[in-house]
Amino acid sequence: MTTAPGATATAAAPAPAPREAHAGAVSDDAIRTRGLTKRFRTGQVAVDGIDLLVPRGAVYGFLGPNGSGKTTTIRMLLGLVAPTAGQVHLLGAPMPQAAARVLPRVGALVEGPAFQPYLSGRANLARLDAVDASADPRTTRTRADAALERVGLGAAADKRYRQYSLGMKQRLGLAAALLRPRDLLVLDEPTNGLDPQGTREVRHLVRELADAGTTVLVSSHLLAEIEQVCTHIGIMGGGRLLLQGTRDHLTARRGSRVMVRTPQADAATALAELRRLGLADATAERPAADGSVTVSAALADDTGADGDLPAPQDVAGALVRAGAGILAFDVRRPSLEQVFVELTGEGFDVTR
Ligand SMILES: Nc1ncnc2c1ncn2[C@@H]1O[C@H](COP(=O)(O)OP(=O)(O)OP(=O)(O)O)[C@@H](O)[C@H]1O
Repeated sequence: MTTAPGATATAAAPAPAPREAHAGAVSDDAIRTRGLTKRFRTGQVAVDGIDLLVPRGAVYGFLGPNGSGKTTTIRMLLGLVAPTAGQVHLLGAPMPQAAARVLPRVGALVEGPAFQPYLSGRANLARLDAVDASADPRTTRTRADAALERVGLGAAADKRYRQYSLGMKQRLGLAAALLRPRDLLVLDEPTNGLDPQGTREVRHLVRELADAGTTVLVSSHLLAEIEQVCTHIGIMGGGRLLLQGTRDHLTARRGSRVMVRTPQADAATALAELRRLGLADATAERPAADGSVTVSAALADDTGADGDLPAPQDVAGALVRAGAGILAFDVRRPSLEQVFVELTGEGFDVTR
């Protein structure tokens, strides 16, 4: 695991470029692809016409089972693999044409050539720093030490890379991506090989970087691991982008149900009111031991479209106005895993 050479600052890179100022929607997005496709020589279509949209400031969870095309997509974003078809814009500029200008502003952690095994973590970072034409060699040590501290490798700075555990190697890759301030970070499976503590630390780091204004795309095949830290989610399956949007939207509507507990005497009123509101599948459960009845209804159809269905707070208001007593009110949201399974009919496993 290491940073992609092309994705970190290189000798070819000029001084940091000003923010791109192109007209149109493209300039507002950190990453935008159109019809991005990769067909390998084996004939396999690893990535199949995807339109990725990562707004600036987002933490975009790029999720999908093993083999779904995440790494291939990321390699195309960074210009490490040539697409068979489609376009990539990074920070508003077309790739690979603008690579020399844009890539110094992009930090990346992707699978790639290894660090030097006989050099220490610090020396490896210094080596990477040295090829960055815009980095002042007098402050290399400070930058390397700050990056090592940031990923919790301060105490292991002088250990040789070959003596690092998998998790430590992963952390060093992250440190390399953080050697200088970035507008965009692309992290491919950053929690690979990390223990639960390390995974928490990566989440914390991602949140910190995002708070400081960096856009982050982070891939994982483990939904639960990064779900909590993301503002946006894209789910890959079989080379296709199955779903994309803000996390809240994806789980707020698709498959969410409003659950209302009413006194038994009010159950019929509540049920009628939910149906009047357009919640056609409203049903009432049997009365509980305490005499209350739970009435529930889906807040979206099974495609996730909410059409003109009311928001939860409007449902509560309408029930009160209709005279139905409310003992408890809840909106059950599905987990992302449930959304994924519902969408694909399969688990989060290797399918090809
Ligand atoms: N160089 C290559 N030549 C041929 N096929 C490849 C090549 N690289 C990847 N593939 C295939 O493309 C598909 C997508 O692989 P990719 O590594 O992009 O998936 P991924 O979602 O990143 O998986 P993981 O979570 O396991 O890293 C897989 O079926 C893989 O076998």
